Amino acid sequence: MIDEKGILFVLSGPSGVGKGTVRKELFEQDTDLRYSISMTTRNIRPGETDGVDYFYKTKEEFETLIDQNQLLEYAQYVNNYYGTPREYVEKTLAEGHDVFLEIEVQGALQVKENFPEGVFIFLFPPSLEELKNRIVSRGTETEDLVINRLKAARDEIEMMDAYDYVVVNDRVDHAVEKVQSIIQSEHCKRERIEKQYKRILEDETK
Ligand SMILES: Nc1ncnc2c1ncn2[C@@H]1O[C@H](COP(=O)(O)OP(=O)(O)OP(=O)(O)O)[C@@H](O)[C@H]1O
Ligand SMILES: Nc1nc2c(ncn2[C@@H]2O[C@H](COP(=O)(O)O)[C@@H](O)[C@H]2O)c(=O)[nH]1
Repeated sequence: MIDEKGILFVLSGPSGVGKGTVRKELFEQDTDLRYSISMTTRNIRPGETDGVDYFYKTKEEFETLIDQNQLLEYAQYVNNYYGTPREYVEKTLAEGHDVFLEIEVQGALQVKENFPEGVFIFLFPPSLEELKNRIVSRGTETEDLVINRLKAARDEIEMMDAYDYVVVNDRVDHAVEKVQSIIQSEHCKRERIEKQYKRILEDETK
C-alpha cells in the first residue's frame, strides 16, 4: 500500500543553539507543518504561555502520563522532565500532515527507534563559545543552569552522527533556508518512491 502518512521531522541540538528561533521563523513561512507542543515540568518563563510554548505539568502529572504510555518519548534534562504527547503526533501523521518536533537528543534517539523513517536534523552552533553566549544572552537561566546546559551540550554534540542532517546555525535566515530545503527534498524522495510503487502496481495488474 502507498504510504499517505505525513513525514515526521525532528529538530534537535544543544540548548541555546537556536532551535526555537529557527522553528518559529520556519513556521512563519511554512504553514503546512504541524508543531507538536511538548509537556514539561520546568517552570514557565516570562513571556511563555501554557498550551502554546509547552503544556506545563507537575512531576506527579508527568509521571502519570509516563505510566499511561501517553508519551512518544520523554527525557530528564537538567532536573526536569520533557516529553512528546503520543496521540497528537500519531493522529496528525495518520491524517497525512507533517509533524515537527523540537526536542533534545535523548528524546530524539528514542523517537528514532520507533520512527526510523523520520527525518532527524541536528542544529549545530558556530562554536561552543557562541553557544554559551547565546544561552547567557537569552537571560533565562541561572549561572548553575548555564553550566549544566553546557555540560549536557558536550554529550549531545557527541551524538550528532545519529542524525540524517547537520545544519550550522550561523545566521537564522541561512539555517531556516537549509531546513526548508531538507523538508522539500524529503518530499521529493517520498513522491519518487510513490511513483515507483504505483508503476509496480500497474505492471502487476496488466
Ligand atoms: N543564528 C543566531 N545568531 C545569533 N543569535 C541567535 C541565533 N539563533 C538564535 N539566537 C539567539 O540565541 C538564544 C537561544 O536561542 P533559542 O532559545 O532559540 O535556542 P534553543 O536551542 O531553542 O534553546 P533551548 O533548547 O534552551 O530551548 C536566543 O536569545 C536567540 O535569540
Ligand atoms: N526529549 C524532549 N526534549 C524536549 C521536549 N521539548 C523540549 N525539549 C528540549 O528540552 C531542552 C530544554 O528546553 P527549555 O525550553 O527548557 O530551554 C531543549 O533542548 C528542548 O529542545 C520534548 O518534548 N522532549
